[in-house]
Amino acid sequence: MAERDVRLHRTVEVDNVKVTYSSRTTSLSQVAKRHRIRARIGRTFGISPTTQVHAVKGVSFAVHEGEQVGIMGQNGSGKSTLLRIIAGVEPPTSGEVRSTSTPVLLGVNAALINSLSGEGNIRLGLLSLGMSPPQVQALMPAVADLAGIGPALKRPMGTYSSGMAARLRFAIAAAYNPHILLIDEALGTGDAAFANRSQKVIERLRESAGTIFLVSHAAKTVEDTCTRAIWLHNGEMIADGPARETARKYRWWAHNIAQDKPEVADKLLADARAQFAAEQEIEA
Ligand SMILES: Nc1ncnc2c1ncn2[C@@H]1O[C@H](COP(=O)(O)OP(=O)(O)OP(=O)(O)O)[C@@H](O)[C@H]1O
Repeated sequence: MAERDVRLHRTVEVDNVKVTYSSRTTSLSQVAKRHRIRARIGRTFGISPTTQVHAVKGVSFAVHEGEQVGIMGQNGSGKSTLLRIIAGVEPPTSGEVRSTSTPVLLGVNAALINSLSGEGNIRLGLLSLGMSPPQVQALMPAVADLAGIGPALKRPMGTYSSGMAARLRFAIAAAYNPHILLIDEALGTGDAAFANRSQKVIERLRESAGTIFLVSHAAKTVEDTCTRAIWLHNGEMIADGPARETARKYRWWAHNIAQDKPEVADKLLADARAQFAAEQEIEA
């Protein structure tokens, strides 16, 4: 029954999303062959050539109400980029994300202003998330309390340390109770006391959110807390399925990489990729 409900309500559709960044490089071998002469001349004059990074390479999937989706993959595999695209904080190079309500990336969405005080930014952040002025007024003390930055709340945000600013953003997003919640574990939010308090808030949000995405380096966390998992590798989807089965596949691959057994790891990656392609074909 729960399975059928999940299938009925699509909350997020990611449709052939590609993200390409241009970045400066000091290595000529990373520059496309046809541009190498120009790059060499530029380098002689102290100008670094540019290279293209394909962070996400045509990723598509749909997520439903009630699903908790873990996104796993090694460093640089595109997890955080994909999450930012789903949150709408940056546009994809091509492709599209459709969602039934605003997905909130915990601690990142609120566009804050440095010259405004912390308090002013809470007000602005909550209004920009669609709350009414009376709702903002009612929530203000709780958000201020969660941010836990004391008298600094009256000072311009531009004077905050990066940890204080992160706490403010986190507290604003947490007050919103988003229906589609995105959590990137890499975005640590400060000292141990705050981590403890924020963990409790995350638990509460997890209980009330309809759909959750969690980016984690720890496959065990994904296995324990998610219903579904996606394995990204170099911007490409390698597997998408039940959390336990998919996380185990990824862990076994990562274990072989750590054990310096690249041939075994390559075979596991190829097998997972082939199985995913076959599943996609059946679905199509
Ligand atoms: N703004 C940017 N400009 C250039 N390259 C970028 C930018 N942001 C990300 N990248 C590159 O895109 C690729 C994917 O990065 P991303 O941060 O999404 O990976 P990740 O899987 O979240 O990594 P990690 O586990 O280390 O956090 C990497 O090669 C990264 O260097």
